[in-house]
Amino acid sequence: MELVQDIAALRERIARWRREDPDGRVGFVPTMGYLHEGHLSLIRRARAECRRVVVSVFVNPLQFGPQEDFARYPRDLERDLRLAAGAGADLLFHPPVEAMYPHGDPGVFVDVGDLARRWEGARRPGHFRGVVTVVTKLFHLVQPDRAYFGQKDAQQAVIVRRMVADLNFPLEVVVCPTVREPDGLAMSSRNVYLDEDQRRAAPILYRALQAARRRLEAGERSGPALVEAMEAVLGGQPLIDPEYAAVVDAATLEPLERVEGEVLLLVAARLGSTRLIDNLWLVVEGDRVRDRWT
Ligand SMILES: Nc1ncnc2c1ncn2[C@@H]1O[C@H](COP(=O)(O)OP(=O)(O)OP(=O)(O)O)[C@@H](O)[C@H]1O
Ligand SMILES: CC(C)(CO)[C@@H](O)C(=O)[O-]
Ligand code: BAL
Repeated sequence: MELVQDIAALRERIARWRREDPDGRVGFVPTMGYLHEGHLSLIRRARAECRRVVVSVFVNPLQFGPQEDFARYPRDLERDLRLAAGAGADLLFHPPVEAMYPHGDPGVFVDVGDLARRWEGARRPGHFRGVVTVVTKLFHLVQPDRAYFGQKDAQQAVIVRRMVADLNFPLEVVVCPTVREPDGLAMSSRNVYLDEDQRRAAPILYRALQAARRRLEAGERSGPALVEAMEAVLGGQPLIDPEYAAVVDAATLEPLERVEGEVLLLVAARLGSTRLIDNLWLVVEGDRVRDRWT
């Protein structure tokens, strides 16, 4: 696996791949690094489906608010190189901030409409504008045939898929299921911020989602009743400060009164100064309930 930090060198390498094998698929896994099994599952999936696999590691300042954790976000390039290579990546792109934003903040952004109004977008103003702007830049640089995103950041996946459709990017977005710790906690680079007690409490997010899923499987179709079920679980743990629990349409992200079709169960909570999110992305058809991504 090759480390590339320079934009011109990245373009050159990808152009060469395209010349050598015009029909070979290029797969792309964008990340902020500090890789874990969740990221590696995306890289392995890309490896299985594509001729070439590019992973980017870039902690994008544009998607962090002024009070957020950009400065302390965990970074370990040596480890990332080892793990990405082990999972089958061909190239790791790790540009310096100045290469991506030579003029400081970009003068032109990609903007997100109503899909950014609620949930993560409401708590992190400007976050999704930063995400789609950097993802657009990365898509232009890598020109992948397939890009791999994790279900864990479900609102992000919905927004990127919509951006690709609305702005006619010639690529396919593949959503990969959330990889969890044995106790159910969704893997996240931010889990390293948790102290011992918080780490023990953290799986409650997943337990709240499971409680709602059980109600769904038992026939409950009221959105508010499922939200109540999640809130009841989240509210029972003093170390957890719940931010939202929601049952939404997976295309519009609007809350649902009645649950049917493709739906997202979303939770977000603070543990001390750490924010964690989790979700279930389900298809509800009659009395059947199944996971959307496998
Ligand atoms: N547990 C997971 N399972 C599957 N995919 C994941 C998981 N965690 C992250 N991803 C995906 O990996 C990609 C890169 O995410 P990112 O680098 O932000 O990692 P992260 O662990 O989610 O970090 P953060 O703590 O900032 O949320 C995204 O598409 C994200 O959805
Ligand atoms: C997609 C992404 C790499 C853009 O910076 C980031 O939001 C992430 O890691 O999910
Ligand atoms: N995992 C999504 C990127 C972020 O939280 O900033």
